[in-house]
Amino acid sequence: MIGENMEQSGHSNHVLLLSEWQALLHQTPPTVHDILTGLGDEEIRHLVNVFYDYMLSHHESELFLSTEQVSTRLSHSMFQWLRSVLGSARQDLSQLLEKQREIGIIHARIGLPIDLVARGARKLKNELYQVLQAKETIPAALLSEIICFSSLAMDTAIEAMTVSYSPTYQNSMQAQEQYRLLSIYDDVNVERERQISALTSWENQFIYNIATGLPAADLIPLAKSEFGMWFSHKGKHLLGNPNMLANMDTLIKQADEHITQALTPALSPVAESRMAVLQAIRQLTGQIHRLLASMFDALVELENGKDPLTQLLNRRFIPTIMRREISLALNVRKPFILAMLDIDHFKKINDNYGHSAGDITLKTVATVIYDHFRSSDYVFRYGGEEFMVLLVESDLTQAKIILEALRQKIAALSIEVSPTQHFSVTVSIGFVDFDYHPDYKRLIDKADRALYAAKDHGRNRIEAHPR
Ligand SMILES: Nc1nc2c(ncn2[C@@H]2O[C@H](COP(=O)(O)OP(=O)(O)OP(=O)(O)O)[C@@H](O)[C@H]2O)c(=O)[nH]1
Repeated sequence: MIGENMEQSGHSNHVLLLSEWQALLHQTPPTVHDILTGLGDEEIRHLVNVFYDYMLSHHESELFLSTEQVSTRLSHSMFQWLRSVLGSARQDLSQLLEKQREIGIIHARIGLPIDLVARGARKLKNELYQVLQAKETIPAALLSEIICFSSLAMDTAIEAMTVSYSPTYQNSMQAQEQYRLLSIYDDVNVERERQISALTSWENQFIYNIATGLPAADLIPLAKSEFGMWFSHKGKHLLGNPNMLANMDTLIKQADEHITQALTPALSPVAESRMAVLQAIRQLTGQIHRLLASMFDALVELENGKDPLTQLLNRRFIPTIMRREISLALNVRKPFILAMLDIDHFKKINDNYGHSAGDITLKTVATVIYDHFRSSDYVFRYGGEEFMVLLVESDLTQAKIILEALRQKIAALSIEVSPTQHFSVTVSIGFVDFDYHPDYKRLIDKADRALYAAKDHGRNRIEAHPR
């Protein structure tokens, strides 16, 4: 549903930007387009160079633009971007806007802060104006038309990037936040038991006080109890469902209102009213217990970072972890290795031995993979029978030895799916070393291509992506 809404709003944004860009083209005299499309390669290259020199002089943007990348791919992309936006009168506008959307998605994926995009655009515009002003043959009125058009065209392109950036960025930030919280609460079940027991002990104390006629003033409101304090400071951030959170707030408030009543001197000595309060609180705490259980269940099911079958990391966390490792690798200039593993002919296992035998195979292979790597490496379940491993601070020579050893270890396994049935499996592995490009998706695609080469070359083998 959310996805659908996002798609709809993406579509209406596209329509709006398309019509406004078309209107801008029509209202601009053709000479403006002639001059802008006629800018020489040298002039565009000059703009690209000024832009990158400026961006590289800031530490925060330097991380995204390592020098090797700039000199090769990214400068080329920026060159194309300027040509296409300034020359938009000669372009397919719908395709051009689609391209901006893709750029926005890449920016979000690599975690490029949006203010850096705006800063870069400002620098580019400023330099472009100077290049144009230096052309003495352009009359002042025409110059102002050119500046106006190029500025609005760039703004429209950047707006189109930002539209796609926002939802993508929000999604990845949400996963990042969940991951951070999960690493604080590495054992959600322990936290669950602790809070159930905190709530129960508050309830017991309350019943004891009421039943033994102790002064009502000794009662601690639920909101101020250990459970209440935990809920308002930590639980609310950990247990993210807004409806459930609001329900919990209401129940705690209702419980405390009953306690305030019990504290009223006119009511507290009367045994009947004390019993009424006791019943009301018991009923409310019953509801709080049930709600707390559902909140923790939802957390375990939906927000657990682990894949339920294999206990490996869920692929949802790939963007967060890849971004972090890329930033570390760029800082320390040490590459990492990305490997994709796929069980060969896995479908046959399901077909010959049944789906639960397939599940046992997946679990067994996942455990072997997990145990094979260092605790600093990351092992994800990438898809059905596909796994992804990130070996931190490793190079191709080391990876080759480690991955070959893993291949052999898996091929030597005897997988027992019943006392009478056992068989062996093999895996194909593709791997690649980090190429200092900030977009992790490119790296995953390369590792995937290497995996398919390993499959093509006969399976049960490892294959590095060619440099
Ligand atoms: N038992 C089980 N099977 C799964 C699971 N996830 C995916 N699969 C199955 O994995 C099979 C994957 O088959 P394919 O993609 O054709 O690949 P393959 O048979 O391994 O062949 P190659 O990869 O080409 O060597 C499909 O039949 C899926 O139904 C799962 O969690 N449990």
